[in-house]
Amino acid sequence: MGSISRPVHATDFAEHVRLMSADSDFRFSEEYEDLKQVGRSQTCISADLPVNRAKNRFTNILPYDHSRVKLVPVDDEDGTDYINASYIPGFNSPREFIAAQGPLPSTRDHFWRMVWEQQCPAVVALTKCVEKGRDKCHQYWPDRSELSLTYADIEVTMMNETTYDEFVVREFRLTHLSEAGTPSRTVKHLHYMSWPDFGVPEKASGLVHFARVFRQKVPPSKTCKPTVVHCSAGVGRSGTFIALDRLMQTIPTAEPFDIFGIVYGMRKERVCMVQTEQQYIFIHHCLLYVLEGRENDTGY
Ligand SMILES: CNC(=O)[C@H](Cc1ccc(NS(=O)(=O)O)cc1)NC(=O)[C@H](Cc1ccc(O)cc1)NC(=O)OC(C)(C)C
Repeated sequence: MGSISRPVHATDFAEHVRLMSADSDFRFSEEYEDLKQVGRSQTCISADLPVNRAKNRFTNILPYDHSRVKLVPVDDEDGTDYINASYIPGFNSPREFIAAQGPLPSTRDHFWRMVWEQQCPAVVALTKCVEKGRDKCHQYWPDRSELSLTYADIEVTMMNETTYDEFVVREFRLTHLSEAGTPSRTVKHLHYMSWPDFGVPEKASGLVHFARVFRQKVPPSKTCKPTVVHCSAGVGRSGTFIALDRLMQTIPTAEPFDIFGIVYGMRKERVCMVQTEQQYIFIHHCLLYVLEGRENDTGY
């Protein structure tokens, strides 16, 4: 098993990736295997309560009790504080992100309650709602045509929507209909559409560009309010994106890159973060892409 930190300096990173990839990714496979049991002894008692079972999209992806996001309970009723979502550390704070499953029709209102109660500045969506005929995420936001919908007393209005090659950026205005006098809020929605479930995007450049646009639109928040990142289960693609954001912010610091340690730390908070070995290797390829382009690039 070895240490929980395996740092690699930028000057050694390309050679490190070459060595790990040799013999059909033999050392990548060994390192990824060392992450298998991390966090797995922790409890998921709330997620397993009968009242909460239908709120989980998958039976094997449940939030740990110690890191789950708690909704403000309603009338002290059992289960009303539950959502399948976990706090995840980022470069800037220990709870910089909330990794969440893609809302179900029955949990869409809980999702918006979480965004409002946690004062989230943004939501990053990494899955299409339907992929290969399978439901991956319920559409929890108003289409352009409807412009405004109300979920759990929160009116969500689409203010604008810009479509790029591989992603869409939307801006929603949230107004709490039963908190008179509370100002409306703006929540940015960044929706990446080119990431197949259990896989990786075709090229590193597409996701790196998306990660850069994310940070342009959602700079590290001084108030440390968490950004929601979701896919379908909120572990594979979500974990990969969060790891990449953290690494891209590490580059200007000249600190070493500790991809093993980052994924180790995420898995202490949520199961299966970076769900496949291919995703784990892809994080390395994205970082290589950024480092190779750095000489003619500013920032990260
Ligand atoms: C390999 N697939 C899974 O583990 C998915 C959960 C999941 C995880 C990650 C992702 N990718 S994502 O995080 O990037 O969205 C999608 C779905 N789980 C299911 O489909 C599980 C079955 C399962 C698979 C693997 C396992 O080890 C244990 C149980 N099925 C399941 O939950 O069935 C329902 C939906 C009818 C309740």
